[in-house]
Amino acid sequence: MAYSGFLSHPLSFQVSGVLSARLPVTISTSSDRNPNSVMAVLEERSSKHKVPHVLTVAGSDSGAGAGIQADLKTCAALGVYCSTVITAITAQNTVGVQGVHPVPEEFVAEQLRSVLTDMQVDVVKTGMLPSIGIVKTLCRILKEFRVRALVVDPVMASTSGDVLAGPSILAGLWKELLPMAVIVTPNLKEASALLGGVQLATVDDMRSAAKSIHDFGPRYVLVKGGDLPAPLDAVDVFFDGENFHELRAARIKTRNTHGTGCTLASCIAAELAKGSSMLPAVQVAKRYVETALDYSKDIVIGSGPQGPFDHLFKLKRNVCSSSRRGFNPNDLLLYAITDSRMNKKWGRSITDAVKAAIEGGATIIQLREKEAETREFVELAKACLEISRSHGVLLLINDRVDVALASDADGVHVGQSDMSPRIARALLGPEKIIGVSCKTPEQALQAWADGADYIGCGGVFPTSTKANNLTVGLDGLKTVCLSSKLPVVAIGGIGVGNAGSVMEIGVPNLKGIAVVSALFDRECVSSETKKLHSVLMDVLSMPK
Ligand SMILES: Cc1ncc(COP(=O)(O)OP(=O)(O)O)c(N)n1
Ligand SMILES: Cc1nc(C(=O)O)sc1CCOP(=O)(O)O
Ligand SMILES: [Mg+2]
Repeated sequence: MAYSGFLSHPLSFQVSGVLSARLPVTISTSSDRNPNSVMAVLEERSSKHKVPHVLTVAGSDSGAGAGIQADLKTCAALGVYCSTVITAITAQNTVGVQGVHPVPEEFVAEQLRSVLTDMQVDVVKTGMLPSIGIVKTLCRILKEFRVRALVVDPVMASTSGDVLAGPSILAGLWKELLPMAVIVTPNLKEASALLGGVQLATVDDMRSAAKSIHDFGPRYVLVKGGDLPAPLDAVDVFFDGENFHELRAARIKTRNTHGTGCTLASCIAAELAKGSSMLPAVQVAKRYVETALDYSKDIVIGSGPQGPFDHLFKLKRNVCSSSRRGFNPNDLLLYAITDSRMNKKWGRSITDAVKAAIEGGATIIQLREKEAETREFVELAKACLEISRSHGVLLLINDRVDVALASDADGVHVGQSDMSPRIARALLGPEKIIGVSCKTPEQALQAWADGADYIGCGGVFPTSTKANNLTVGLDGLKTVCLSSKLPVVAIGGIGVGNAGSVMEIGVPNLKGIAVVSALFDRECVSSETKKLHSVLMDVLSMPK
């Protein structure tokens, strides 16, 4: 690890902090199969995944923009486990801080011991430490457990200016906490307080402050310049004891900046926990905060002057939630799949083709644009989603999980040689729809195990739309349907003339037909869709 100078070897941490405190054991050889032995526990752990772990020691913010809540969200966003020791409960919102209720020192100590005796913490990050007693308690326990790295955000006041920790904690920071820290991350006001009230108004002042704070003992110092006079870029000064780095970023105009300090520090801690060295960790943290602020600049939470931002880049997806809906297997009834070559041949845009198919009765759309460049595909997907959502019709992307993510489409359809549905699911999350092409019962079983929402089965009949496509026939379709619990849509060579015979094979999980040329290699998409829709309606109305 590049944050040298910090305290101990990971194994000594494991033995002193984790095992000796919990297990009444003696050191034994690896052949000892006693499941409680040190070696057995260590062996079992090494065969599992040790996840990076940050312990945050900070205050709770009821408005959830800062403090413990910001730390949890940041670590979750960065793929790091976060445990929490709460030092104070604050009643807080976007207007300000209405109340502070410090947690008794002994109970802070109890929380610290609970976590540190049981869990393998990589990095401890501190935020609001409301009393000198809590600072001292923390330092004492950290020394006992010898954690690998300590990130100190010397929180004194909230974004609204309300005091969260008074000057009485300064002696504890100077003498005990900062000497143990791998990095300390004050803003201008906090840096000034740490230095006894000196004025800090320029980047040169920040450099001098970083140097003076470094003398208290932390390995690195980051003085944050977000409060510099407005026309200047947001400049942070990073000092490693020898060299300065100025980290610049454009200012983002937004009221939603509550919790940026906590987030930056917990992001640094998370990156260190993953094994990063210090300067890259700070750079990632700055980029993370900037990107989150930019993404969240227009969101509205609370009525006060300082709103929270979105650490997980998800909240805006639900702003127009009325036009979104979940998947229903009956959506597969008339599945229209676009083809840019065909639409070009007939002189229409893909958006017009999608509009016409939906007008004609298509119940779900797939954009299958094999020749589109990525940027063009994302823009096309966004335009088509506006149309499909305004009609309550779901729209999926063929093959391209990146395009589905970027456009926030309703899901993807993947084939046997595309990205695995399991990976697609991990990337897209639980609410998106994933369809998988299957020609055999084995593939259908795998699709179910991989968490697919439906199966596309074909080619039922020969087709010239997809080159070298193996035909499975109606029997192959029936075999796949019977082998799976998933809803199935039939594909390949299907049109007005044979759609009835497909739907009549008599299996309940065959929910519809997917078509390309029967809709899009025709002069009028909407009337062809209507014809096919009426064939399907006739089949559905027949007695079973
Ligand atoms: C509904 C539906 N079923 C099957 C396919 C074919 O997918 P795949 O095998 O990946 O082939 P390409 O479409 O990518 O050529 C599909 N697209 N949709
Ligand atoms: C895209 C696709 N996949 C198939 C499969 O068998 O998985 S057949 C096919 C093409 C379907 O086009 P048309 O409706 O014009 O026959
Ligand atoms: Mg494919």
